[in-house]
Amino acid sequence: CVLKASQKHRPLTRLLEQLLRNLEKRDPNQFFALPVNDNFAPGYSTIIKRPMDFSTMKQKIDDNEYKSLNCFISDFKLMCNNAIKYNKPGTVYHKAARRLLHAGLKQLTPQKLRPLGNMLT
Ligand SMILES: COc1ccc(C(=O)NC2CCC2)cc1-c1cc(C(C)=O)n2cccnc12
Repeated sequence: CVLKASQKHRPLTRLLEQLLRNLEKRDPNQFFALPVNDNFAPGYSTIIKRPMDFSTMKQKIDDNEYKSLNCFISDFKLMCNNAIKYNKPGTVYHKAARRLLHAGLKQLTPQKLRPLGNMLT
C-alpha cells in the first residue's frame, strides 16, 4: 500500500523507537511504563511539576514531538530525576531510577549511537 506522508517512517522516528525499546528493557518491574498515580504516590503531582514516563515518550515519538535526539534524552533524564527527587533514597523506586538513568545514559553515548547511522549529525 502507499504510505501517506504522515506514516512515512522518518529516520529519527525509527531511531527513537529503537532507543526507547532498549531503555524499557532496563525497567523490568515497569515502574516507569506508565504515569505515576497520586493514589500510590501521595502528593506526587504537587512535588513533580513535569511528570514523564515511557508511555508518554512513546506517544511523543508517534506524534513527531521530538525534533532531536537531545529532546528525547532530556525526557528520559526528566523521568529518572523525577523518581530520584520524589522517592526517598533506599526505596525500591529511588534505586531503580538511579540504575535506569546510569544504564540508559550508557546506551545514549555518541560511541554507542554512531553505528546507528549519520542521521544524528
Ligand atoms: C507506574 O508506576 C508504578 C507502577 C507499578 C508499581 C508497582 O508495581 N509497585 C509495586 C512494587 C511494590 C508495589 C509502582 C509504580 C511506581 C512508580 C513510581 C515512581 C517512578 O516514582 N512510584 C512511586 C511511588 C509509588 N509507586 C510508584
